[in-house]
Amino acid sequence: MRIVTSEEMRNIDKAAIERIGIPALVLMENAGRAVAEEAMRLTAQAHGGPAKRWLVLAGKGNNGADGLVAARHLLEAGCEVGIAYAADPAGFRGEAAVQRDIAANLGLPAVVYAGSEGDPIYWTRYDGIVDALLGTGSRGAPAGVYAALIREANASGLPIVAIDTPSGLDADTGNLHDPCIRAARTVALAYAKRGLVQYPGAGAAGEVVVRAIGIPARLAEQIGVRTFALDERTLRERLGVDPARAREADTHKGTYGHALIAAGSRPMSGAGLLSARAALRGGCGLVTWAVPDRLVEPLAGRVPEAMIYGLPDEERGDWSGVAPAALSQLTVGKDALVLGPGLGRWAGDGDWLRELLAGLDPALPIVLDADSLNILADMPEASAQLCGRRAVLTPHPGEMARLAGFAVPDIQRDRIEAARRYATQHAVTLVLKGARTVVATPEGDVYVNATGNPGMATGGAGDVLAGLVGSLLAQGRTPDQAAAFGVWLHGAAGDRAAAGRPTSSSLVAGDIIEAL
Ligand SMILES: NC(=O)C1=CN([C@@H]2O[C@H](COP(=O)(O)OP(=O)(O)OC[C@H]3O[C@@H](n4cnc5c(N)ncnc54)[C@H](OP(=O)(O)O)[C@@H]3O)[C@@H](O)[C@H]2O)[C@@H](O)CC1
Ligand SMILES: [K+]
Repeated sequence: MRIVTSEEMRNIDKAAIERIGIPALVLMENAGRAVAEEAMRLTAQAHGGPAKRWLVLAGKGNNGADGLVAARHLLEAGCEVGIAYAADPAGFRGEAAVQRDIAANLGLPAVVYAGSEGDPIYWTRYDGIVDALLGTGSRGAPAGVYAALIREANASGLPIVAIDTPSGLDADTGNLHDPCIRAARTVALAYAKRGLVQYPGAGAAGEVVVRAIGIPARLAEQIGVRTFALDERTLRERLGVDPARAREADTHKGTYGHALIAAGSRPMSGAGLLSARAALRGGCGLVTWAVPDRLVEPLAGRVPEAMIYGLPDEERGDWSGVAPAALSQLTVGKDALVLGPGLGRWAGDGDWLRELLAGLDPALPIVLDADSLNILADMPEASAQLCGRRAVLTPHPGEMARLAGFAVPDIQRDRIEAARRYATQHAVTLVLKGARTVVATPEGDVYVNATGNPGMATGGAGDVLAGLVGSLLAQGRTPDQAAAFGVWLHGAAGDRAAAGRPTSSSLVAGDIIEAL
């Protein structure tokens, strides 16, 4: 399923109407009917029976017109429906004027809301609200009467079903204007809008239901939409990955690759432990866990299924004493390298990383995580060494900000574009972690993950992901496949693990590994 910007949606609508010849009123009819169905379904689930009394808040554009169609279908279903216009309907044009007249001819009661100066709305007369104030044509913060209606609707405590986007949401980024509708359900028409799948917008949207309205599916591809929901269907149909991880019968451990996990130092040995265990659960045939020599003894036997290998460390117990050449030598015969979890920082680490990258077989796929990304951020010229290499970078927003040379809020303001920009400019696969993790490919495709939960905001969860992605690379997946599948599996395992606990708050990284 593709995810669109407002502009992409306008272009798709235009192509459907002008190129294919589907009348706008037909799309609108489908939209309004779908909204009425979803509104009744929501309240039936929540209250044991569909809400009978609905108030439709209608703006002056096509989003409002969709709302008027929904009002008509709710009426047909036996509901009492009122309309509150946010603008004088006498000034409506096009399809909105058509719907206004139909609603009036049906005798649907309507008021023109005029804010505190005008007649009040008696919210207690209703069981639910349809938000049809602003959709993809919205610009900036809701103005005047629109803002007042949104505030009152939120304060009413009634369940709100938003059409296409909650009014007040920046549909392209997921940022919220003040005020913004807090919906229980958002019925996205034809495609999810980007703002519905990125926080804080995803929080304001409530449950997002995407409903078809008669727009041919191929139009999104034809106009070049390159953002996708990362779900089982996308994995199968677009990325060529079997989410079930089925295996052929006639195989052996050599079939599934050998991952080298270079991770962990004295104060942070747990990071390596988690990565190595996650790599094993990720399904690769063999895992070698490389650590500074002095750690071998205390860590021996902690992951019995992995081979632990000590690299000479000048007796320091950290990576500052490990020669890059010794590590690159160890990669010979391995199918992927994970570098970073628990690596630490030290004087001269930039030269260390530069020398390591220069010494690696250019065909060896690598995962860079945690401190290896911080080292990279301090020597941007080294990122050129990654170009053309099969590399997956897995920054959290702080690491991403350092890598890209921006502040964290700049990254979070538009995570999809921040990730896409870095991945295309540096020709790497980039995983921008956080709620609704974003995976961007060197070609400019972006996948927004649908799995995961807040319980996964816990120490070590990132180390698990790095090991998992490395494991998938070792099994011969491309960087795009490994990153996207790894992110999806990681979130799905987190969801299974959370479901087995009294609260997701008690989730620890090891639980994610056990649920993989
Ligand atoms: N195209 C199609 O065929 C189909 C479209 N569909 C539906 O149409 C929706 C898009 O409709 P749309 O383009 O008419 O824009 P929409 O979001 O209703 O509002 C725009 C109006 O609001 C105003 N306005 C803007 N910002 C504002 C603000 N901050 N505060 C206050 N006012 C503000 C602005 O007026 P202006 O200020 O420019 O005079 C403008 O007139 C889409 O989400 C979907 O629901 C479906 O039916 C399928 C077929
Ligand atoms: K809306």
